[in-house]
Amino acid sequence: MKNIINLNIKEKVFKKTHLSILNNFKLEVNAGEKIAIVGESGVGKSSLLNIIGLLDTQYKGKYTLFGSLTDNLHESKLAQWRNQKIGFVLQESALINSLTVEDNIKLPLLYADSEKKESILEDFESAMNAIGIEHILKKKPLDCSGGERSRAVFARGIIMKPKIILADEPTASLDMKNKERIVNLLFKMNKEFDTTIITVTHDLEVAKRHDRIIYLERG
Ligand SMILES: Nc1ncnc2c1ncn2[C@@H]1O[C@H](COP(=O)(O)OP(=O)(O)OP(=O)(O)O)[C@@H](O)[C@H]1O
Repeated sequence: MKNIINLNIKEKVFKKTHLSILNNFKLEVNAGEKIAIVGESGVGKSSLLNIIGLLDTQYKGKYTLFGSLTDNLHESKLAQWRNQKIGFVLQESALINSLTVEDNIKLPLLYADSEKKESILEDFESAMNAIGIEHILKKKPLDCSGGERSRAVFARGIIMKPKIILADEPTASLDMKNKERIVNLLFKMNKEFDTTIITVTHDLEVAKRHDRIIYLERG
């Protein structure tokens, strides 16, 4: 199996508060693995996803992603990977309220090349049906329920068929039926496209369905 993530964090310190988290944390992930990250509130799960997803580069350590040491990569390369190779389903990734749900979901396509764009648009309708949001595509986010918005954030995160999906509590505000739907979709992408899945979750039933569970501890 091919290693795609090799992360070795010495520590992450928040400048303002001097709080130090993720001390001597190491993570190696192979392409196509499904990893669940669990741990008590405040332990650093979301911060870890931000580092894996190249949203945060302010930490001590070394991170090799897709075979390249990230320190050596230009910001434009990091931005390209963030947009095309990494799919974020993050709690705080707000939808833009002035755009329809459909336009929000299609935002990442703005930066895609025309071939990829075409193939994604071909599957768009069936993908939206599978996520169960075909009925809200023309609505504005504020006219949707919390669970519908969560599913729209999920749709936007996976639309580019990324190599890695980083999902932060993707099932938190969903009922049983939609929770099942989202987890099944994540795993279907993993099977069909060998997508690596990294899920932060408080739901042990969801965590157990991954290949590995990583327990983050304080310090
Ligand atoms: N920008 C920031 N500045 C200072 N401290 C921060 C910042 N972001 C997060 N923290 C702190 O870092 C710690 C880890 O936060 P993080 O959100 O990664 O935890 P978490 O494990 O994802 O928590 P939860 O399960 O509640 O979402 C917390 O103590 C939090 O208060």
